[in-house]
Amino acid sequence: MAVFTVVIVVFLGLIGFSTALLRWNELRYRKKGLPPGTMGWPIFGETTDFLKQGPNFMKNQTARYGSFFKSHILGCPTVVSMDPELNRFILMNESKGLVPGYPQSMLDILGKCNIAAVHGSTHKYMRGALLSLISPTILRSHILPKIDEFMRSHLSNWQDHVIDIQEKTKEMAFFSSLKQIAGIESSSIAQEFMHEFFKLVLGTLSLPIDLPGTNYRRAFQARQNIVNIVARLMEERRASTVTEEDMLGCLLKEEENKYKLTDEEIIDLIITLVYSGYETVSTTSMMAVKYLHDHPHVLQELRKEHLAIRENKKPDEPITWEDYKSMRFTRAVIFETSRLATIVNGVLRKTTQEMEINGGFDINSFMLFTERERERERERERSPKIYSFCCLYAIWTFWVVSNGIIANEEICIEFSGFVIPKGWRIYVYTREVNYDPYLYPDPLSFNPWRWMEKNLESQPHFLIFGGGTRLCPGKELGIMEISTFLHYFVTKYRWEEEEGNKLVKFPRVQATNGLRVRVSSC
Ligand code: HEM
Repeated sequence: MAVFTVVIVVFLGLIGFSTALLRWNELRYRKKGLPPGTMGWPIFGETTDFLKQGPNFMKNQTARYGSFFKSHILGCPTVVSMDPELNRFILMNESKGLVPGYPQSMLDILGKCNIAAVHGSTHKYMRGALLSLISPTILRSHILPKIDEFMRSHLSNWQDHVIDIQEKTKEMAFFSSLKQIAGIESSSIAQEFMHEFFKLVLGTLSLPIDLPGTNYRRAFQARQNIVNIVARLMEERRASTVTEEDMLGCLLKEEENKYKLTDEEIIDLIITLVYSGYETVSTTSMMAVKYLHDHPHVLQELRKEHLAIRENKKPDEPITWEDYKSMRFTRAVIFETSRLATIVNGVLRKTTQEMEINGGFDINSFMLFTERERERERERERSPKIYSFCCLYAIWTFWVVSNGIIANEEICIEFSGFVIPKGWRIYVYTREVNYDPYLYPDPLSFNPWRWMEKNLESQPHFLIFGGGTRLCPGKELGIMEISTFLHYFVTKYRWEEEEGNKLVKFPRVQATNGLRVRVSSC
């Protein structure tokens, strides 16, 4: 009996303690004007729920609080924005104090001159320097021929082998960038660079624990080794009388180049170029192969487009700019792949000052926002399952309010303008937009034709490549790489998936044991 009493007392004590802790944490962040939402546990916030439940965490919070809510995830108080109009507003207003909010650990590993670490005029300058390396003229005259040559060699002799597409597309994204940057693809320097680069990538995705043996520490060492490799390449180039026609060559042409960068800036720009295009290009290519395998009628249409390009060419003739521009269906396949797989869940911003988030709205955005909320409200009313959830939620709300945990104004989902404190993160979560049936009818089907009918690419809600002043500068380069990869893959080969492939879609899209396919000649 005594043991039983002790267990009950400990149990009740734990409940009381947990409730007090949660309540204290909510009170800590209680401030008039903040969006509704919960902050979870001190320090950890709601990170575990977010990582465990993934997109469902976001859906549940939206059902409760609307598409603009507060939380505490990945170590920071964060406001999650899932509304397309608000998302655009946030991305368009960097100058009002909504700057990139990537974790400090990532910025440290990528370098202090990395494009995501700089703002204002420095960002404009670094972005200008980067854009000058991948302008449409350079893409056409220098980069497309390099990509074409690279893809031919990378995709040779895959027939009659089991190929891990995930591994091959990662190598492809990495070596293709290195060839464009410094003309190296299979030398020992390229291998050494790759070895260090893979460690650097792991570090940017790990917890910032600077202890021996951690991915974070290894990434710092890898960064230092990469800095040494690039510095060595620059020294060799300066000592040589030959000017190479690649990105490094352009950056070192001091007299002709409008953008004069220091060695440190050049090195960080090169790391930015390799890093930004690595996972995005490789994962989109891998997922395109997956969806094409699962949708033979799409593959047939894609193959038709590429065989028509090859029809008037000799077997080893490269694709031209005009060929690339004619790949309309391929472009649609790439967009549909990025949408359905959601390669990028969203982007992070942080506030440099306390700010009111409805201040800059035009009335149309505001009306769209409230109309969407009303529609969601109507949907909640229609769905009995959600209705019963709402009843439970109302009971919970009554309990919470009567205990004073959350102030009344936080629970009402009425939009009245929110105040975001200085230093808070804003997670511009674009994933849900990809599955919005109003924007993409039958959103879970893989239907590239939807991109051909209307010009969806120029719609304001199209944020697959970000938006505003940070719109992806590598968009055309990335599409060109994936298109060239698909060109040679579908015209040379057929493929069947092996058993045992497993894909996870959150927090990153990846094939946990690789995406193994058996390849045969066409
Ligand atoms: C399918 C391929 C790609 C996708 C889906 C993609 C997506 C994105 C997105 C969503 C952003 C916005 C980040 C933000 O707002 O914080 C971005 C920015 C960026 N991307 Fe890409 N990207 C792709 C390929 C590339 C490639 C090949 C490069 C190489 C040049 C590149 C370089 C960059 C850079 C440097 C930024 C930062 C721009 C800035 O801060 O001004 N991306 N990308």
